[in-house]
Amino acid sequence: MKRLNSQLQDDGAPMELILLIRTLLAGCKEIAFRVSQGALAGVLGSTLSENVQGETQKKLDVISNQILKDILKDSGYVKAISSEEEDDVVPCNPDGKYLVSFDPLDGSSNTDINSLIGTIFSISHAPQWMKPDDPSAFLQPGTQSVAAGYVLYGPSAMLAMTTGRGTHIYTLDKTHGGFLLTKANVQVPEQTAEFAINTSNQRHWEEPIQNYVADLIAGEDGPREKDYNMRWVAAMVGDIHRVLTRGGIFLYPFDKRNPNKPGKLRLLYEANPMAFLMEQAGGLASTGTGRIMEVMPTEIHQRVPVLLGSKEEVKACLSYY
Ligand SMILES: O=P(O)(O)OC[C@H]1O[C@](O)(COP(=O)(O)O)[C@@H](O)[C@@H]1O
Ligand SMILES: [Mg+2]
Ligand SMILES: [Mg+2]
Repeated sequence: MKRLNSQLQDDGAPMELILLIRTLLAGCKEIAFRVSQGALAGVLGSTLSENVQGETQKKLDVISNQILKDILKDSGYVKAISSEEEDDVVPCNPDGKYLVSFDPLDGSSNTDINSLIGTIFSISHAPQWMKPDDPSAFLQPGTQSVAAGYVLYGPSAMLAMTTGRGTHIYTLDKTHGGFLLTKANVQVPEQTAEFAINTSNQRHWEEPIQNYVADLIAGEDGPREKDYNMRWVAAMVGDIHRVLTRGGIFLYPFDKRNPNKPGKLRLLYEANPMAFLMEQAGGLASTGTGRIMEVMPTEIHQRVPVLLGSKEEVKACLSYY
């Protein structure tokens, strides 16, 4: 089976980017180990602190963030980091060539029930003019990313990644510690009969999503004239992995509750990397009013509505706007 290194080389990734990705993934392997030790290592449960978004941090949020921060800072390849679990940008090597944004542990509420969780990341070039503690270089659209992906800590630890030449899926071979290519050039089926949305938020959705989901639920008797099934992992990383694997549509739409939080998911380290993976696999990724990857961020923890997955289904959803 092909190793990650040779796939990255075949995709034309520069050596320094390959070394950075390998460093980041060394951190993810460490997280995979800690996750798998679970209660034995005392890593389950919550801390007493909150992150900048007002969410109580799980022990694994803090541990995963620290592992990635330490390994990336030490590597020398990175000028600065932005993380879900860090209020501000974390300065690294002033001569580092790359910026890394990450959600160290996505789906934190799943940690204590031994369900799917993962790490999501995005990498872009660091401008030379940028000071390492300057957040402005992170405020660029997702189209500027040079690589993005996630590691899913599930029954197998799996990596989905793109450097802009297709989306590939790898499986961590724990016998020798390497990620091996198990699905090259993933293609998301264009049609689907599966959707993912947290329906407990229904009363807060905007009208197009109300109408769209009502029509999906109406099934064969409604205007879509087919029955749909629903899935919700409560970890974006798990839901997106399913969509990449067998198609579907994933929605975390605009939410009327708080105008400052138009949706739950964060642009830099959740929406953009997943949009990049999805587009490279032939799917679509939209906010409802435009392409996610073209949104110009105004702050590092900015939230956006997310509608992504199978091309024809996303188009159908957008026709309700
Ligand atoms: O089920 P809910 O509470 O609506 O939210 C689930 C969503 O929240 C998230 O867990 C947010 O990510 P974090 O766990 O990194 O904060 C997404 O992964 C997931 O899609
Ligand atoms: Mg998350
Ligand atoms: Mg998280």
